[in-house]
Amino acid sequence: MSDTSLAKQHQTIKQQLETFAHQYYVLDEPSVPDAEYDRLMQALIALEKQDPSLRTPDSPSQKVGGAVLSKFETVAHEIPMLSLDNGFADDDLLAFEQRILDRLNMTSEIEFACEPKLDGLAVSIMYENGVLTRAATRGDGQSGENITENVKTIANVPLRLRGDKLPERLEVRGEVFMPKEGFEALNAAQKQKQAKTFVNPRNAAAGSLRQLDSKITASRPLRLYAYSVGVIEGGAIEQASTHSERLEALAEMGLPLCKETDTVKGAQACIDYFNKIGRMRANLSYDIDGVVFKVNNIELQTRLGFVSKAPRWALAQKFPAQEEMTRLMAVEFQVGRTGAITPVARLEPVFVGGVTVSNATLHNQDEIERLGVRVGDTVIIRRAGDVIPQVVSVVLDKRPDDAEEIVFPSHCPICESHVEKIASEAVARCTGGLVCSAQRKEAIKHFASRKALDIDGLGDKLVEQLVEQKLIENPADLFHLSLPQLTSLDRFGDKSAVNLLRALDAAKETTLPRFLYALGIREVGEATARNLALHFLSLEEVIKASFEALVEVQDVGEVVARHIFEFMHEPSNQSIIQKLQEAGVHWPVIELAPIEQQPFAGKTIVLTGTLSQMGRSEAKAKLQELGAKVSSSVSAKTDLLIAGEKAGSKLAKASELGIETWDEQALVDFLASR
Ligand SMILES: NC(=O)c1ccc[n+]([C@@H]2O[C@H](COP(=O)([O-])OP(=O)(O)OC[C@H]3O[C@@H](n4cnc5c(N)ncnc54)[C@H](O)[C@@H]3O)[C@@H](O)[C@H]2O)c1
Ligand SMILES: [Zn+2]
Repeated sequence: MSDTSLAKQHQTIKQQLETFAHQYYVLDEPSVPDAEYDRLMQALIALEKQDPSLRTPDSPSQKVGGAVLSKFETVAHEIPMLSLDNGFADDDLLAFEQRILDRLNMTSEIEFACEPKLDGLAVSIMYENGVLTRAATRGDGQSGENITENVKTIANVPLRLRGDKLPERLEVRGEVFMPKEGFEALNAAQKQKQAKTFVNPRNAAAGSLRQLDSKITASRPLRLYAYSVGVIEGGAIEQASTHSERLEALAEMGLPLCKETDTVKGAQACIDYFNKIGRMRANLSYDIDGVVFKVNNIELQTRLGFVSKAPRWALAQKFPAQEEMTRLMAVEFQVGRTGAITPVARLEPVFVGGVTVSNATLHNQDEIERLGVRVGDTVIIRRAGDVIPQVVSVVLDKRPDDAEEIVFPSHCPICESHVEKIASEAVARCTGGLVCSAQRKEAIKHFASRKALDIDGLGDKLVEQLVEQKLIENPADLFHLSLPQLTSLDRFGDKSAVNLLRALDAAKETTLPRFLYALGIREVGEATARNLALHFLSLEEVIKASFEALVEVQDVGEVVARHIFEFMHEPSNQSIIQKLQEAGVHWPVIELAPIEQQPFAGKTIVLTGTLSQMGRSEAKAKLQELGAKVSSSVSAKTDLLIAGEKAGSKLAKASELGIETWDEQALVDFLASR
């Protein structure tokens, strides 16, 4: 390659690295994964090896990444805060040890301190006579930002050191990071508030620490692990001859250290340690992106010294990336067992987190909007441990002109029933509960269950078998099963078949509440089904009911009303309901006693405590049949409280308000007297 084309390439990569570094260190908002940044950096270093004249002092390979924001006061570091050389393969570690041995003219094994490489940001904390006086970010290595007030808010940072022989001045260096659990909680809270979420724990930590308002920092779950020292003047720590002794001295003074550190001899033991931490990685409470190996002996460290931006005595060995870039080729919509429609990203296969990933969930429409993602986009995929791969962000710079908006389907991709999306719920659902093959098995199991049509002998396993053998597609088909069809099933004898047909016949005679419950309308449980039946008295009226009329029904809120309305207005469901009636499913007409025979007409009754002679829902139903409105909380509008065993605050409130109260026996006697 000619010199000019090398220089051109170098220039291009350099500019890219500078842009990415600015986004990462200054804005705390990286646009590409670390792996991409690391690859570019390695490419830059390779070019500089070919032509050393390209290795100018302003090359990214020679500078500590980062900058000092002018919104903070600047702090000059007395001892520069450097970066670390990176290694990616076992050979890099072996070469690292060899370089050290050569330079020191030694042959014996070197002792290394081994430390997980925490994925947060470096801080310098100055203690003067044991008191925390100043804290700063690494910045460009020469000077950083004064973040004293923010660091003081971190829960495990001591404001005063412990012990008696304290140094006059001690600069502690360490990593501020956000534990995984805190990160998940913070992002969940941010989502709830519709505020910006963070791409990963490192960004969350950086964004939280570099706040002008330290109250915000205080509210974030940050932690510190100390991992080295800068300035040391006086104190017992001054006598330490190894890095690990220094860390022990820090711990004695009350500084928090990472528990998983170790010291080992020789590069092979380092490789073993690296593999061990790699296996632990997913289960650690904090994010790491590698292991840092440091020559343990301080005198040897001093003899080895530094290159432009990193010490010769340390190496950061990186783990395979957990974040990678790839292209979103298409979005497919999957229908779950309950009708939930989930968008799934089809990706150009990419190796991330130790496996090849070609699908990732996009969760729901809100998530698609939050990401602003389109088909054709380059996206960042994160796969940490066994957690399912996530799309964490879009690389907008790489969006092609023909990127297509993702359109959520208005109809179910499986059964073509219309899709329901309630504003208060994130999930969109297929409304074809009775016809959708994705929901078929669950719908029929529910239909046959004890509190629904109670079809004796039709258990979950049998439903699955019948559906898989294509003998039934929906609940109505159950009533057309024949003896030969049933006996053709595996391990299903004549006797069982006859019994099942008998049970099906018996189940045709049901009640309206059971039938409504059996339809499996979302969030319509037994109680709601009963309320619907008592309110409308006939199935036709429920089907015809407007949304407003549904909200009138006791205990039916807007969400449930919406579910019922959407279900009843889906033609495919109506057709199954009709088929069920044609097959002979029927119920007695509900006759409410005339109003003058409804002793509780217009009365509001509250049930509380444990009832021993009847279930709560049974009692409620009986009261409703007698005209009562059954409410769940006691107020001035309550006419009667029925208190079972262990009635608590509601009973107290009722007596305070002077509300008439019955015990369970009084209710039982009253019902018996009618
Ligand atoms: N995605 C992007 O656009 C982008 C841009 C710039 C940099 N980066 C990433 O940043 C990293 C390189 O930058 P860097 O110089 O900040 O870090 P580095 O990888 O050179 O390592 C030095 C840093 O490691 C940290 N560290 C964690 N545990 C440590 C320990 N036990 N001992 C000593 N140091 C420890 C400290 O913060 C220290 O400053 C790379 O991972 C790179 O991919 C990404
Ligand atoms: Zn469907």
